[in-house]
Amino acid sequence: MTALTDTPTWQTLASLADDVKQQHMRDWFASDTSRASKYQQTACGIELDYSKNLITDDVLKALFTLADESQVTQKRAAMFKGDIINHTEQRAVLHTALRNFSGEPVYVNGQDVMPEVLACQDKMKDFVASIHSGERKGYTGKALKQIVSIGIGGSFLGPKIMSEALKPYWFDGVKVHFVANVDGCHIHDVLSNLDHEETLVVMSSKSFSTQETLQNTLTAKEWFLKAGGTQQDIAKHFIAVSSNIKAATDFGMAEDNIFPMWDWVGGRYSLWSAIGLPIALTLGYDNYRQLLEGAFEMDQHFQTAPPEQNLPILTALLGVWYINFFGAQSHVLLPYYHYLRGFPAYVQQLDMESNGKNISGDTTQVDYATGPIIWGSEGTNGQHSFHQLIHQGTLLIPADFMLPLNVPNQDDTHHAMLASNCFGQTQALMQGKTFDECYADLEGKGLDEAERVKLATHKTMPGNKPSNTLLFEKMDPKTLGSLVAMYEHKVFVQGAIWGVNSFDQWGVELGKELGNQVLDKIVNTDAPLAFDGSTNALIARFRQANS
Ligand SMILES: O=P(O)(O)OC[C@H]1O[C@H](O)[C@H](O)[C@@H](O)[C@@H]1O
Repeated sequence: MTALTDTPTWQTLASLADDVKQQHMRDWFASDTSRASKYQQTACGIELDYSKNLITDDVLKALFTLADESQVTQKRAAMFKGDIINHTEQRAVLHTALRNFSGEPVYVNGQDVMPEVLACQDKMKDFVASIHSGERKGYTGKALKQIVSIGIGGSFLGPKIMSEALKPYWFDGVKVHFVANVDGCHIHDVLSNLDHEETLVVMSSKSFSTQETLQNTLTAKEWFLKAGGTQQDIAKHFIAVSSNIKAATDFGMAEDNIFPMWDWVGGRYSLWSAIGLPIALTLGYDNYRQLLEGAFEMDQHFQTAPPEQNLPILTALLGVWYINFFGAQSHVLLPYYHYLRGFPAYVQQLDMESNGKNISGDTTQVDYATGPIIWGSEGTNGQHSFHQLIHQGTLLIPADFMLPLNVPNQDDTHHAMLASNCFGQTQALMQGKTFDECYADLEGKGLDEAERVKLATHKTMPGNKPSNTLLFEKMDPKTLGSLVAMYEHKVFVQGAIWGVNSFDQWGVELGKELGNQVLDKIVNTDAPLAFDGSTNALIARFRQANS
């Protein structure tokens, strides 16, 4: 098989990139008044303007060919039908089954998983209703109004960030607190303000073996017992979400208090499973279901829309274009909506844990770049800090700007300013400011010629910096579900093109393993140290400080 970088399509793209680098988007907009309408697509409540990208029709055509030759369509079908595409862990990849409202079965190894999925959703619905109505009570008869959600990675980011993003939809009457870090400051801060009699702990761990989550749950249990609860009362105050039922019952969870999940749901795709229970507790089950429905709608769009109209495919190909042909190493996400401020951190795990890989197929070391660094934060804040580097630094950083057209508690002045900043930034990135414009601005400012040239040189903005703009009518649960699924599928398409396994995470696993080995040496202070010199010295220093 021809290596990806040796294919004629890859070569064509490389030569198109050389051409495009000599051109400026400013001129394209000036010469083609239809550019904005030509390069925009709407689906599932998401309006994507991708006209401010370094693309031409020829570039898009070659990118679609690349997707075609990489068998994106076939790989997509394999995922949706439950094939074992996570080939290093021998697992299907079926987060899409968790939001499958088609009524169709989904088979894993010949067994339809949908009955179990639907049963779990019913259990979640009943559970949320029993908490919200106050029917389910703590051991002293108080309603459970404080929920402590303990989990890390995908068992934390999805629940926390999606709950935060949907603040206008929160159920009034319960408060959900999220704890992830094993740093004791986090759990102690949260628990210190709570009344144990009205606290419910939701422990979320797919594997039920993650050190941080186990320890935080033990700490919460100790706190509960110390505050007056007994071992018997635990069942009323502690529940778990896990695919490892045995480990959860061994830990002391009552079997009835365990919500199942399955090994075919990856951690970073798990918010659609019972790992999303804290979201449902925050919003009410009906709103949580809307989130799932939005994702389902995007699943259908992804499977049926032609590539030219397909949001995940388009955004994925634009990413590949910059990563592989322009040397872009990062991608910035800029939600212009305060409640969506955690979204970059969510996509960071989704993308970097999925496509942070260097092996293609079975054993081939890739000779091209794969997943980018994902970063970003809410607008307009970033404009007053890191945007400078995007405007005038030497790195090319493609950006996704996001803006809801309507926001809750709408104050027109604030919202108009927010929108104008968002649009103004995309404009500045695209058009830049030429030396001549800067030079002209400095006329009559009392500068001598050398000073004027110097200042105009420093003020010159190259422009030609690519961005997508995503608009939403409003950021409701359904649109958010579609947005998350859009990024999931974008990451999938990129992984398919690069040939990597987007669904394992061996680097993270190694970190967990080594962390436990080091912990053993920290706890057993007399144990001989046989790691590398640096690690030994660090452990010794820690032992000394804590002796
Ligand atoms: O849910 P758990 O089994 O506790 O795993 C929590 C997290 O662990 C690791 O960091 C994985 O890389 C994540 O994908 C996962 O979400």
